[in-house]
Amino acid sequence: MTTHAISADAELILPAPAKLNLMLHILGRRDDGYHELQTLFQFLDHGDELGFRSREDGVIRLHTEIDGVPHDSNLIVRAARQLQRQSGTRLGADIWLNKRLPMGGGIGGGSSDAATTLLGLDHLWQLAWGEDRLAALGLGLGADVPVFVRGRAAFAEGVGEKLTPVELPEPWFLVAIPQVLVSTAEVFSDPELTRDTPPIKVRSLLEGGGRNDCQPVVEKRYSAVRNALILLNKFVPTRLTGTGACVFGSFPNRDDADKVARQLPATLPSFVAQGANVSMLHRKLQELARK
Ligand SMILES: C[C@](O)(CO)[C@H](O)COP(=O)(O)OP(=O)(O)OC[C@H]1O[C@@H](n2ccc(N)nc2=O)[C@H](O)[C@@H]1O
Ligand SMILES: Nc1ncnc2c1ncn2[C@@H]1O[C@H](COP(=O)(O)OP(=O)(O)OP(=O)(O)O)[C@@H](O)[C@H]1O
Repeated sequence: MTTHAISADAELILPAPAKLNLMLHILGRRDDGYHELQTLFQFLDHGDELGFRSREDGVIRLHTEIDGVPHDSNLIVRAARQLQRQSGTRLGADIWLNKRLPMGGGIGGGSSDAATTLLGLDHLWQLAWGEDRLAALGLGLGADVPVFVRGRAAFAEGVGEKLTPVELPEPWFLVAIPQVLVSTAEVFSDPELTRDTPPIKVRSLLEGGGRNDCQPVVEKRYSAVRNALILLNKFVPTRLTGTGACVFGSFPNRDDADKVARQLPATLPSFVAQGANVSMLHRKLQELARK
């Protein structure tokens, strides 16, 4: 993966935080192949960073390459072009990316980059579209984009777009990154996937409980994920986020999480970050609004 610093030409620098799915139940499959879910999203104070500069000539240009993702397929470019087209603005943008989040990790890197692009350009192009329209546009880019646009920890239903904000404890998380790319589409098309978990009420979830219905399928298909779960479970109850590959456990403080991180082998990279009910993107935007 190529990582570039953000150019000093950027007018606006914003974070694109990771998320965790603290649980994920699959209730059924819709006619279009997408799955009805119940999931609990919380943000992490760790993520990518994007820099933006407005252009008068209407060109959208992402200056950072991501290995394996062509410029025009990057969710950042797709988000920027859709907002440009739908808003009718004549402005374009130069965009820089500091990529820290693993791709295909189940911590939402691509979706978060897209949401930060929508909110960043809405601000820079002075569109005043607001979160409702940006979230609706974002849903067309990926099921996880709306929660990043809203920036509030949430219980999500539907395909992830029906969001009920929730207040959760904000522990420290150790997130381990098995070195394998998990295909979300493959996991959702596995015949062995549990697709009939009964719906539960958000209240019973907040009292604890829940699981990740994708975990058995991912553990079976990807030995690197299976091994990471076995290893981490020796220290802390560990679960898969989204469709993986990342797995996580929670701790009351940073020191305890760091101690376990230091005991992991070099073949299993990890990071430690605090959970957040308001995403760092939204905290930064609130700060800008106060200036
Ligand atoms: C599993 C989660 O990470 C939970 O947060 C997300 O729902 C996945 O979100 P995402 O990566 O943005 O997924 P998308 O790019 O929208 O979909 C990737 C593929 O996953 C499958 N998919 C995704 C979401 C969903 N609710 N049902 C599905 O069946 C579809 O086959 C789809 O083609
Ligand atoms: N800006 C981007 N950052 C990361 N991936 C991108 C980006 N743009 C397009 N992609 C593509 O999207 C795929 C999924 O990336 P992403 O990092 O969002 O996965 P993920 O963490 O599994 O997401 P989720 O938790 O939403 O399932 C990548 O493998 C890549 O091909």
